[in-house]
Amino acid sequence: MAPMGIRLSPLGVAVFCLLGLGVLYHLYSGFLAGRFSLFGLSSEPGGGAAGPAAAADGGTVDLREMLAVSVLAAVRGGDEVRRVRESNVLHEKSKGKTREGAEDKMTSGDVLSNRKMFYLLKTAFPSVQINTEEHVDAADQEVILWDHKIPEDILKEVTTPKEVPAESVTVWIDPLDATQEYTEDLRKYVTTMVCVAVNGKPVLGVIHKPFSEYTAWAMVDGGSNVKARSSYNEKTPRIVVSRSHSGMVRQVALQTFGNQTTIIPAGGAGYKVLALLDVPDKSQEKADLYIHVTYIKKWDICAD
Ligand SMILES: Nc1ncnc2c1ncn2[C@@H]1O[C@H](COP(=O)(O)O)[C@@H](OP(=O)(O)O)[C@H]1O
Ligand SMILES: [Mg+2]
Ligand SMILES: [Mg+2]
Ligand SMILES: [Mg+2]
Repeated sequence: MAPMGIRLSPLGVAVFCLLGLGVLYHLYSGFLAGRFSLFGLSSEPGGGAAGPAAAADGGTVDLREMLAVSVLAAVRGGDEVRRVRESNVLHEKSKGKTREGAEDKMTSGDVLSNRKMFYLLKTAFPSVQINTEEHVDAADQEVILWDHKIPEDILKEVTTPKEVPAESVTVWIDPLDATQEYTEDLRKYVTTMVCVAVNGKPVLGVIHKPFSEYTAWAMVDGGSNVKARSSYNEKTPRIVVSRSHSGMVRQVALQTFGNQTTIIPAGGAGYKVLALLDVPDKSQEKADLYIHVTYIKKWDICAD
């Protein structure tokens, strides 16, 4: 059941961890499936009020170019996230409550990163549908041109263009993951994320850490700049869990893997997935498993 030993891409491993643990949780808790959702149980509309801008004109997009723009968007969004945090003027607001009653926070960091990320992707790929966690203000448009440069590390791994029909592509943006921790100035947990799905299946993922300026990217069956670790502790795994949306996760983890298990509370879905991989960033803790048992949204896990 554990992800260890599976020869998948690092993203595959991470997604497998989430799915596998979701199934385990379901078996052990006996809760209704609706109690938690991993993929797509949300009826959430595509957040961004720029709304569904489905490709009507047909045509194709090159996924290698999309990856380059996604990395750039995550980095540029991250610059906004860092700038706002360093200004100490966050304009923190609540968007309401989660199903479990936690504050669903939003800050200027989320909004300004969203604007950058959304318009960079939208300008480069006008016919592709983009779903983002935060509202896009159509009155506050920004045309950000992409210079059409594909970074060397991507060209090295992904050696040929990968054309797909534009209408099969959906982009998911999380302009600031771990907003709760961002407001508490726990910077290491914060990431920006982009995921690109083709026919509903995630194929590109980017997770960027603005405060350590580290970026992980991967293309399913294409290549990646990050790898799974060489081994994982299956017997007494170190399990990374949410610190602010934990629900019953501690009980589930201990019940499933025993009392010897180490639980690492951490913020952010992006951060917790990176904890499973071989990431050079010093501020990154390491874990063998990531379990999340409460509700979660596609932009939180799609890139993972
Ligand atoms: N029960 C829940 N309901 C809604 N969103 C949730 C959630 N649990 C986690 N999330 C979202 O998933 C991300 C990771 O959560 P956590 O740090 O608790 O593991 C956060 O994303 P954002 O910060 O992008 O909103 C958080 O809001
Ligand atoms: Mg998130
Ligand atoms: Mg977010
Ligand atoms: Mg949020």
